[in-house]
Amino acid sequence: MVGASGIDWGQELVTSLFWILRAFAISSVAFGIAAVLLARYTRWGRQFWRITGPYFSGREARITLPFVALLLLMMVFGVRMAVLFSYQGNDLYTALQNAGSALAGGDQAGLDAAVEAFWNSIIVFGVLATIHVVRVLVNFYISQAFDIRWRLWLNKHTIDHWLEGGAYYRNRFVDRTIDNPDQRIQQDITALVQTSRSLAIGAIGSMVTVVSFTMILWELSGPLTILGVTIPRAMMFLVLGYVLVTTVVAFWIGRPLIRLNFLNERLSANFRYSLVRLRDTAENVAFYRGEGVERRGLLARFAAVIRNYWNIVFRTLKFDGWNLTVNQTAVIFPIVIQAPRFFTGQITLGDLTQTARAFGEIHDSLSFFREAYDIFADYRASLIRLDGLRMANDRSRELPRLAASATGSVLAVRGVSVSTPDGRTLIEGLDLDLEPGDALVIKGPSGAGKTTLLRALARIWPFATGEVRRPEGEQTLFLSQVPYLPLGGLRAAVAYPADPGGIDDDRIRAVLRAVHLGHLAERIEDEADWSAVLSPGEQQRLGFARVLLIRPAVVFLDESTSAIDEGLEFSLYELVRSEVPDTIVVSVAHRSTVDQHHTHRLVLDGEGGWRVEPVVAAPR
Ligand SMILES: Nc1ncnc2c1ncn2[C@@H]1O[C@H](COP(=O)(O)OP(=O)(O)OP(=O)(O)O)[C@@H](O)[C@H]1O
Repeated sequence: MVGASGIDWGQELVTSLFWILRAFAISSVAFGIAAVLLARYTRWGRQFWRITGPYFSGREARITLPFVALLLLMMVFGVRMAVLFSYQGNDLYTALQNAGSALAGGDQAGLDAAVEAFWNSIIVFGVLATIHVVRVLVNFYISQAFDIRWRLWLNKHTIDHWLEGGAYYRNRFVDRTIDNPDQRIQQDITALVQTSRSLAIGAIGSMVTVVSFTMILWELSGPLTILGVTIPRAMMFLVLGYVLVTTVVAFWIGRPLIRLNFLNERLSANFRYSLVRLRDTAENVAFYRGEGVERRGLLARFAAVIRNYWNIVFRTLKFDGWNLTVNQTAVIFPIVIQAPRFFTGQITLGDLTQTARAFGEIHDSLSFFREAYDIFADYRASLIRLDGLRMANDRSRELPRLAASATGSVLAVRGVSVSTPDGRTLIEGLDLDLEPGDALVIKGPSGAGKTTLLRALARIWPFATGEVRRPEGEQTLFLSQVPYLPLGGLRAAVAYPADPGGIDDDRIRAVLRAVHLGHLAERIEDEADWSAVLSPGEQQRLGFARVLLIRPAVVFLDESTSAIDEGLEFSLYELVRSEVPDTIVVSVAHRSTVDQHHTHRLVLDGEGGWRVEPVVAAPR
């Protein structure tokens, strides 16, 4: 079954298969080379590689690369389908034109042949359309599966990188403070994955389309004489010249969008964060009746978003205005150029429509780069943010921290000096030795560096030197003034940071009762935002429950009884000292009633000086 376009539809399955394989092989090689060059020689390529390189080169590559190959294969398949549709269209319109001519000339045999050719082209269309629908759906599925797998990997990788070595906390000490890591992790990863795939496959697909349809256009184009100069195959050169010039102009117009999109994300995230912060501190604000201040702050942040957004609108008007004009002109351009050859009978109606289609395909494909520029602008902003987070993580891990070694059950501090970020010395050359059962209370005026000393011993404070020896992992527990309560069930909140799975429910209930939280004992299954539900005093009692449950070798208690009355404070400390008598207790407390539960007192003067003295038990 040979159509008017000269294509043999009976043979086409085999021909197309070979075409697809050849085009796939060539585009895979071209894709690989382009990827390596971009990753090496462009700034954004290097950023991309730092963020997600191991996904394409490490162990993951065994699955990732075949996946990429499959996406490329589907893309080549799609281009071939477009080529076949263009030939089918040519057959259809040529059959209609022939039917018209046969009717006008009274040629019955010609009419019969044209009608048969018409119905043949309709059958071909039916087959092509069915394959097309299946291909589009399968392609969608594969693309989404690819994205989901990549997102899973990148999300895990980025979260690990952020948490490792306390980077999520120590980021704040790196010069350029990283704003909104939540946005970077949640939003930018999704954007990076989806846009990388669509841009990469889109770009290579455009190139394959351009090459395929250039061959068709080459066959269909004729010479054109402009101002006495005859250009052979004019259509070809016209489309290339047209797209090149319009693309350069579009890049020039669209360039500021990169920075504007980056700003848009940052300003929106700042606005969102201020809303979240108001929600989290709602009670405090409500007590102060601070709605006026909050309202002004929120509206000012939103105004900044809108100011920047207007800039995006104006820039997009120019960018889209240019693109739309270029696209509209491109619709009529090939028909105007080819019409004289049709009128003189050099080409058929089918050739004319196929030319317009080929021109359109080439134009659209080359325009991909022009039109994707604002998407690319967004994409670059995501790359910059994710890479910025990674760099800040790495730099915060390089910040100094106290030297440390693990011990079984003692706490030894050697020559520890602590200062503030601006270099003010708080503690100079501290030496301490605490054995199981010892208890030390740290005293000193406000701002003397008591909490900062605990930060240094926890090895999260970068402005400290010296060495600490203490038990590892959960064997050393730090409790801040208001203990952190994770979202979720009460059981996990009591056991934090231990895994609640391994702890018997009865034990959890027993420790809750022991710290006077009996009313919560039956609610350990309940899920809630416990830090908003429990009073500060209840939260502090929950902290003590944690000590009884985890039974650490060393526990640091920073103002852990500041929200409870002295009677309860006495009973909680007594409980700790009797239930876990071997645990070394280090407390920070202003209240002198705490001292009696300790064996030693460390007094800081806030200017480097310190002294350790025994606590003399007062007669009870
Ligand atoms: N992140 C930080 N950036 C800059 N300075 C800080 C930071 N954290 C603490 N400081 C400063 O370090 C000094 C010691 O603070 P720290 O919180 O350790 O005092 P403290 O003795 O625990 O005080 P208080 O008894 O009031 O709780 C203070 O002057 C404080 O302003």
